[in-house]
Amino acid sequence: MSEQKDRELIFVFTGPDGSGRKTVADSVGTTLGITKVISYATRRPRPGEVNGQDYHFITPELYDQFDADGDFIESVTVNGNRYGLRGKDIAYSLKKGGSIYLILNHEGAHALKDMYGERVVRLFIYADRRTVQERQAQEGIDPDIIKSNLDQYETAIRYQPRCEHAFENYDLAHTVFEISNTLESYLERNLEERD
Ligand SMILES: Nc1nc2c(ncn2[C@@H]2O[C@H](COP(=O)(O)OP(=O)(O)O)[C@@H](O)[C@H]2O)c(=O)[nH]1
Ligand SMILES: Nc1ncnc2c1ncn2[C@@H]1O[C@H](COP(=O)(O)OP(=O)(O)O)[C@@H](O)[C@H]1O
Repeated sequence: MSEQKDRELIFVFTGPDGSGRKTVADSVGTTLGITKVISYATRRPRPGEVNGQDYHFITPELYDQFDADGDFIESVTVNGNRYGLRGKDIAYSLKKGGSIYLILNHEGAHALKDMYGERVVRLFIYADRRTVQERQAQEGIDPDIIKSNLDQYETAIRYQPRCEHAFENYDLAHTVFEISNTLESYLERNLEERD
């Protein structure tokens, strides 16, 4: 049984901010019934964001406490806010059974690959610079944050060759369909290998 759990897959959605990673990931996750593992963040929730659904929104003090306790297996600072993944959340989700998905920047994707090896499948989601800029503006994200994210656009794009798969995201339904098909074949193969 524990052998089986050691083979659950970890799908990491990564790519430039505004490329549509969260939208695509949540749609694929719902379609395939896989569990999302959510990061802890010190930034304030944006309108419409839900605590425990988009992030665990916590105070910098609580973040420091988790950090001091060694809870984060990986953490980053982006635009002055801190984001981290608690190892026990990943372990718990995998233990419950079933594959999981996460949405991370390239540093997080790289860190998870280092930790979990072949079980990690990195899905790179991308759109051109202008499109990601327009999408972020439409979301009402602060112009300074958009500018800072755009400064990181090339860095984010350079991570594409390291990912197991890459998908452009213009027609949302098409992107979700393509990725769902790809992930389904991973999940089926994983099941067959267990038989
Ligand atoms: N490495 C890492 N990146 C994260 C984590 N949580 C979120 N991120 C990424 O850090 C960036 C945070 O910027 P933010 O503007 O808040 O992005 P958003 O939440 O995707 O709108 C995004 O690229 C996130 O995907 C995490 O735990 N680890
Ligand atoms: N294919 C698409 N076509 C048009 N808008 C999209 C598409 N994919 C995502 N969006 C929108 O773009 C914005 C950014 O998407 P989001 O999933 O938050 O991106 P990311 O997680 O990469 O920052 C959201 O408002 C989302 O609804």
